[in-house]
Amino acid sequence: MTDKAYDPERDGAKMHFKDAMSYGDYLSLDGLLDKQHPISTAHDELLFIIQHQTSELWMKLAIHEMNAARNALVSGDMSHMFKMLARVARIFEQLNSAWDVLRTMTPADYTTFRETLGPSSGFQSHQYRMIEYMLGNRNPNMLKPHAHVPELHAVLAGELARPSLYDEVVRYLYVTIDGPGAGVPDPQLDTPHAPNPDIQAKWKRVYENVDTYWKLYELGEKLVDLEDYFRRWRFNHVTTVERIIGFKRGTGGTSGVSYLRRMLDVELFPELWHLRGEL
Ligand code: HEM
Ligand SMILES: N[C@@H](CC(=O)c1ccccc1NC=O)C(=O)O
Repeated sequence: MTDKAYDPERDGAKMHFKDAMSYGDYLSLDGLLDKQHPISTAHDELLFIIQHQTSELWMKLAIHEMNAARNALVSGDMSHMFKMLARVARIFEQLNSAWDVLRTMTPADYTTFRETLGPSSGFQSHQYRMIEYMLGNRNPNMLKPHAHVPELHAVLAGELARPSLYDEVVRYLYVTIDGPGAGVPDPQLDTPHAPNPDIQAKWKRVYENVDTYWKLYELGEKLVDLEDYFRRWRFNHVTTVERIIGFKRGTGGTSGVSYLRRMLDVELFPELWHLRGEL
């Protein structure tokens, strides 16, 4: 070792961790960095795995934030709720930027290992389904791919048994406008949220009287923002998929791009979008 090399230890940096918690210990990096197992020898398979694993980590955080946001809303803590919803939108923005890395993979690169994926597909992502369920896009048929893992199935089914984040927002909307005796619409527990003209009329009132209903107005715009980012994720996905596999059938068995295009039509908070044409 040369004397010239700067040694941060002299400035107090801790360099020995035999008996203390290090960065890697705290973050469980041993376990994390040991979990990438390409099946083929294809160069791009590691990119594919890391892209999905990092997406799943961000989804884990999104679910954590959305759960806390829903709890904050139920207990009337709007400031914290707004903060968490804003973070969820940012997480989606993060997921959106990540497509730029995956897009560097060409069809030729992907076909070198696509067969090794077997019937596995993002279609079976339980965290993605949880996000959809929490936001109110609830198709119980999407539970089926999880029947072979009873604990996961139970968590998703449990979500379908409670009001979605949007159901709670609608409850808050009605109670804020009409008071505690408000005739709140029933939560749409295990069916995708269908547009409800009555809910739209309530939101319209908010958007036409923003000073009176500022908090609700802010909430409505936060949700539109969130759905905007979510739609961008779907669009980036389908465009990347078309770029890489064209119109081939998906490994998950769906029609592929046609299925994903159909999903572009899903509206999470339809009333908030529809009312805009009425203002
Ligand atoms: C080479 C890149 C990718 C290709 C070719 C691809 C292809 C597809 C296809 C064809 C489907 C339809 C289901 C099927 O039949 O398989 C699908 C669904 C899905 N993929 Fe990907 N995908 C890619 C990357 C990703 C990434 C990076 C994620 C991030 C986690 C992802 C998450 C999903 C999810 C969540 C679904 C279900 C969507 C829904 O049901 O609305 N995919 N993908
Ligand atoms: N459905 C894709 C395969 C795929 O993308 C995939 C396979 C395993 C794990 C995650 C995947 N990502 C998204 O669907 C395909 O048809 O090529």
